[in-house]
Parts: sequence; C-alpha cells; structure tokens
Amino acid sequence: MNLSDEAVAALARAVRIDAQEIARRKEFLKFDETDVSLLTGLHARLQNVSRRFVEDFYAHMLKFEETRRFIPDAPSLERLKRTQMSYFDSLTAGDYGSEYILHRLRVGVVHQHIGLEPKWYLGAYSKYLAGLLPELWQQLGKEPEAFVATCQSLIKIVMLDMGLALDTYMQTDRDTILGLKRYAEDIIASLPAGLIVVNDTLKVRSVNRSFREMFGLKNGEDVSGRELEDILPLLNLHQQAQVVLTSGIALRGIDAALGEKWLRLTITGIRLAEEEEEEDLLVIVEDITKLKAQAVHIEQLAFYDSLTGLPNRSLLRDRVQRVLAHSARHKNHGAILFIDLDNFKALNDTKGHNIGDLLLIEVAKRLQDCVRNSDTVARMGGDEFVVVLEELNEDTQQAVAQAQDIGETVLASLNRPFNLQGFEHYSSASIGISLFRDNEIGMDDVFKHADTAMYQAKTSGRNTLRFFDPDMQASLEARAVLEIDLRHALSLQQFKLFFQIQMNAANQPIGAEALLRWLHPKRGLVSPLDFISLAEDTGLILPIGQWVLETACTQIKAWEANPLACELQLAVNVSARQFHQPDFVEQVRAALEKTGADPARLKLELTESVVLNNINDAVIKMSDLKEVGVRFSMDDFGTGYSSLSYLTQLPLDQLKIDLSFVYNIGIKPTDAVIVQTIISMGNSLGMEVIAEGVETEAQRDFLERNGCHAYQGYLFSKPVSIGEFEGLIRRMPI
Ligand SMILES: Nc1nc2c(ncn2[C@@H]2O[C@H](COP(=O)(O)O[C@H]3[C@@H](O)[C@H](n4cnc5c(=O)[nH]c(N)nc54)O[C@@H]3COP(=O)(O)O)[C@@H](O)[C@H]2O)c(=O)[nH]1
Repeated sequence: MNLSDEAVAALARAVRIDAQEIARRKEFLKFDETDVSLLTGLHARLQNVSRRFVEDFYAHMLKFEETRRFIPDAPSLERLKRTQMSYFDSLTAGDYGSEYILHRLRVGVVHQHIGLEPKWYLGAYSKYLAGLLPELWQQLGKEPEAFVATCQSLIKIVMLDMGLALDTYMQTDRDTILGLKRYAEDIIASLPAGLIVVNDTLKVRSVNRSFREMFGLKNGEDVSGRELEDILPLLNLHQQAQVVLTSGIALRGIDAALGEKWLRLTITGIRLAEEEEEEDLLVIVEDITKLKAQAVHIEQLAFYDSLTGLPNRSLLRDRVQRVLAHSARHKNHGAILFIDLDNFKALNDTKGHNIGDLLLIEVAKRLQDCVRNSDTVARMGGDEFVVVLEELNEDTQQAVAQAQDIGETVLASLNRPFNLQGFEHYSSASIGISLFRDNEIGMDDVFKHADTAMYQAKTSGRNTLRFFDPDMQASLEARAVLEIDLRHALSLQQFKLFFQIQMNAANQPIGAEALLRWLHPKRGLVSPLDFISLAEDTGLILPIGQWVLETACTQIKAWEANPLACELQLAVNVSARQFHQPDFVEQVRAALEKTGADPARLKLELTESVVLNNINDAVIKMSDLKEVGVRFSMDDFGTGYSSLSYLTQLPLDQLKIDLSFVYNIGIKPTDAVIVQTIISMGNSLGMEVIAEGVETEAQRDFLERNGCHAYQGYLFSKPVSIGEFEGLIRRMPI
C-alpha cells in the first residue's frame, strides 16, 4: 500500500500525536536517555542474531492460517523479512524522534488496511520479546541489574510502539465509521421523503433536508426541541404518535391534508441501540399531492365522461346496482330514464362537432337541475343520457306519477332554447322510463326496458316520454333474433329474387321489377318489409344489395337468349346505404361486366330520400352510370318532396307513381289529382311514368286516360319466382 507522507502526517494530526504528545507518553512510560543508551547498547549485541530472529519469526507466522495469507509467495516472504529486520532493527537503534514515530504510524495504518487484526500484531511483538529475552539473558545474565534495566527499556519502547499502532487502528476505524456515517447522512438528506426524529415527549431531535424543503424551513433554522405538532400541524398526529410510543407498533400509510398538500405519514419507533430503553419516533412524511391529483384524474377518466363531467357508463352501472339494492331493502321504487336527444346528428352535421359538444354540455347541466342531489345523471355516450331516480314511492301508481313528473320537467327544460355560441338552437328529447322495485328484475333488464321505452318514444314522434311496454320489448327481441338469422342468410343461400311484371297500355310485357324474398327455414317466406330496414340498420344491406344486383344482371344476361324476354327491362331497388357508398358506380359497372348483361336492360329504382340526401353526389353517380347505359326510375314518387326543381336536375328516365295514390283512385279525389299531376309532370319533363299497385281495371283505365301507359300490380301478376314469371310471359298474347 502506498501511503504518502502527507497522509501519515494527517493521521498523526488526527490522533493528535505531535512532539509534545510523544514527550508526554515517554514521560509516562519513564522512557529517558538511560533507556535510549541501554537500547543502543542492546542494538550492538543483537546484530548477529537479528537474522535468526526474523527467520524464526516468519517460520512461526507461516504456521497460522490468518497470518499465512499475508505471505502469498517466496519473493513476498523475502521482502517481508527484510522489512521486519529493519523494523526490529530500528526498535533498538536509539533514534526515537519524529521519523521513528511517523514510521510506526505508517506501519500501523498499513497493517490495519491489509486487514491484520491487532491480536496478530501484538502476538508478533510477544514473539519478538519472548525470543529476545533468552538471548539477552545469555549476554547479560551475569549482570542482573543491566539485564533488568535493558528488559525494562525494551518493554517501554515496545509499549510506545504498541500505543502508536493501536492509535492508528482506532483512528482508521473511526475514519471508516465517520465515512459511512456521512454516506448514510447524504442518503437520508437526499431521500425524497421528509424525516423527523422526535424523542419520547414528541420534541423534535432532527429533520432532514427534504423535510426542510417540503415545508420551507431555512437551512440554518434550528428546529430541535420544538413540538412535533408545531412543525407538522396535523390533526390527530399527536395521538397517533402516542399510539406508536405505547404500542410499539408502527403506523403506516396515514394520508392527511395540510393546506394544499396531501401527505402520507409513517410513524415508527427507533432506538439508537437495541438494548436502549428510550425510544425515539421516526416520522416519515411523503408529499403525495401529485399522486392524489393523479388518482383523482384517473378516477375521473375511468368513471366520468370527459366532455360533461357526468358519471359515465361504468359508474352508472355501479350506482344503479346500489339503487337496486336500496330499493330491495326499503321496498320503494326507483326509475331509470333513458334520454336521447332528437335530431342531434343533424345539428352535429350542419353546425359541426364543437357546437354539438356545447349542446351536450348544456343538456348535462339542465338535466342536473331537474333532479335531486341524491339522483344520478349520467352520460352513456353520444347524445344518450340516463337519469337514475332513487326512493320513489312504494305505491306503483304514485311512483309512476313521480317519474313522469320528472320526465316532463326534463322534456320542458330541454325544449327551452339553447344559446350555442350565439346561435339559438331548439332541441327536444325522447325519454324511455323503466320503473323497478325490490330487485324484481336485474340491472341489465332495467336498462333494456328503458331503452325499449325510449325507442317507443322515438317512434311515437319524439319530444315525448314513454314507460316500458312489454309488447314493444317482445318485438325488439324478435328483431334481435331475426338479425342473427339475417347475418347467415346470404351464405346459406336463403335469398331469392321474385319478379313482378310491368305492362304497357297494349297489354304487352315491357319489363319486371326484381323483388327480394327470404326463404327462412323456419319462418317460411319473409317479406322484405320485415327485414330490409333491419338490413339497412345493420349494414347487411350492402352485401345483400350487391347480391341482388349481380343476380338481376345474371338474369338479364340469361334473358338475352329468350326471345320473349330479351327486350324486357329489369328494375332493381337500390337502398340509401348502398347508393351512398363511394364506389357504388364501380360496383354496378363491375356487376355488369362480370355477368355480361346489357346495361340498357338494367333500371335502378331510387327513392326521393336517397337522392335528396346529397343531390350533387346523386347527379354525379347517376350521370356516370347513364353514360354506360343504365336507366333510372324514381320509386314511390309523390310520397316525398316531389319538387320540379330537383326533378329537372336528376338524369331520370322514369317516375313511378306510389301505390298508395293508385289505391285511392276512385276513393280519394285528391289522390286522383295527385296521380294526374305526376303524370303530366313526367310527360312534360320527357320521362316515362309507370304506376305501381294497379289492382283493378278501373285504376288502369284511369291511368291510361290520364296519359300513364305503363303499369305494375296484382292486376297483372303478383311478384313470382323466375319459373312462374317465364311461364307468365310465355302465356301472354304476342
Ligand atoms: N333495397 C331493396 N329493397 C327491396 C328489395 N326488394 C324489395 N324491396 C323493398 O321492400 C319493400 C317491400 O317489397 P315487397 O314486399 O316486394 O312489395 C313490393 C310489391 O310486392 C308490392 N306490390 C306490387 N304490386 C302491388 C299491388 O298491386 N298491391 C299491393 N298491395 N302491393 C303491390 O309493392 C312493393 C313494390 O315495391 P317498390 O316498387 O320498390 O316500391 C318495398 O319497398 C321494396 O322496394 C331489394 O332487393 N332491395
């Protein structure tokens, strides 16, 4: 080990060894010039024996495991022997000044550092003295006084040496301990938690740096001796600390608010040493303000709607569960109101989502104003809100009246105009109410009932409320079952196209309308009236519509080989969802190409609502397809807007008078007038006019007399299978 002179000098200073101290030690040992001269005399006598001494000494050292490990190899042994000889040599050399002292300190430090414990150090001295005494006796045995005096001098100088060695051992141990202490203090000071140590009367002993920073204490500000509650004024802290002192059990995770801060405390007993009677308390103070804020934020995200701040679906379910249990315990009623804003989508589409959001926020506020604090207002998503009413009357009639009252208050409140960034908006809602009591039905059914009732309110014209009606529920459930079957109908090839003939005034077939039929394995023939709207709602109309189109085109192609059918036009119904697909034109073209059908034989039937939704888009799509040769008919004409202005924009070939007007010919004069108007409108725009639902000769005659020369209806044939249809045209006079 390389130890600089400065380090040794520093050590000497640390153990306070200077000339004065050495003089004092020598004085105490009664070590004087006589000793020096006796040792010097001995020095001369030992010259011949010191080599033997050292050999003997190391032979002894090598016998012990603990000392042997410091002598790794032969060269080290030789080096150590030389050092040892010089060490013992200097012991009697007579120079005991500062050089000698520093040398002894250096040797002490080196031994301490290599881990040689003092007992081996002392043993070495003992070995040396024990070996030396017989030698000395041999030389001075005849002069007992000189022998004793020399022995005494030898003991004194060895003790002086040993004192120095022990000093270095203790000092280096002390340095190590202080180093560790400083290290531990640095760690404690830099802990993010504040630490307070108090004595058993709850007076502060010390605080760490973090605590000072946490509570803005100045660095030099002495807090020792102050009351714990004085530096940490928390309710109950005193009692909690006393509990720890008396029970000896630590308290952990105590959350407490202090002003704006949230703190988490751990109070635990500590003793300086295990056997100490007196116990101090360590109070660990963590600042969890951010943690709390995050927890609140996370809870807010998990359980509250971010737009309105209302409870979301998860929290709502929780509340409803609670209200159901409460109702079961107290035998009173509760109610759920499903509130769906009417025409919200239109506002969103026309004014943008920002305005839509503003309306939702305002609605949330108004709903909260309509109910008691104990009731819950939640947002399910979109424009759907739910109100949960608790503790309604035990009597069902009374409870219905209470729920109705609140429902009407909500309707009235939502009918008041909303000011949305300066824009005045009138809104309304459809409300479905489901009453419950005594856990008679589970939560999911309560929700389902309210939803059904809300749907009923919607279908009853909106801006109204409805209580749950079991019949309505049954029909919705049937629809759900139908939907499951509908999803598989295409792959199971359960669809068929029926064909209804279209005739001219000369009683000749001019075309047909392809009408979809679902041959359900259990229900039999299902009318499109029962599944087309469901297919629209679920999006299934897209693959179904595609199938209809391709099957119709295949039929057109097949008719090319049939002289009776090769000139027929086949009309195909196109649903709104189908038409609004961006690639609708491509789909029609692809079906024509795939089947090789003549586009001029294909007539697409659109309704007014389909084209008027986006008239520009409709014009583009229709024009693209007309370029290919496809023709267009306006289905159900007369039931919608039927305005001249849009009729002139659309590249239509035909108007199809709705069967409701045809039915009323001869019954309702106004409808007969409408029929006449449609015919003259179509004729003046150069469009064909066809009437559907023609059931009687009288209707047909009226139509013909008024300029309509194409007809479709039961008078000629109901929609029939392809086999029957081809049989039908075969039987017709040419
Ligand atoms: N998107 C699609 N819609 C389709 C398709 N196939 C049919 N539909 C639409 O379903 C609705 C009901 O159709 P359907 O039950 O086939 O009724 C048609 C005729 O059977 C019926 N009709 C015809 N003549 C008479 C009559 O003299 N009296 C009488 N009471 N009913 C008659 O009218 C319906 C004709 O429908 P349309 O010409 O389309 O208005 C119906 O809305 C169909 O459009 C399809 O493949 N895709």
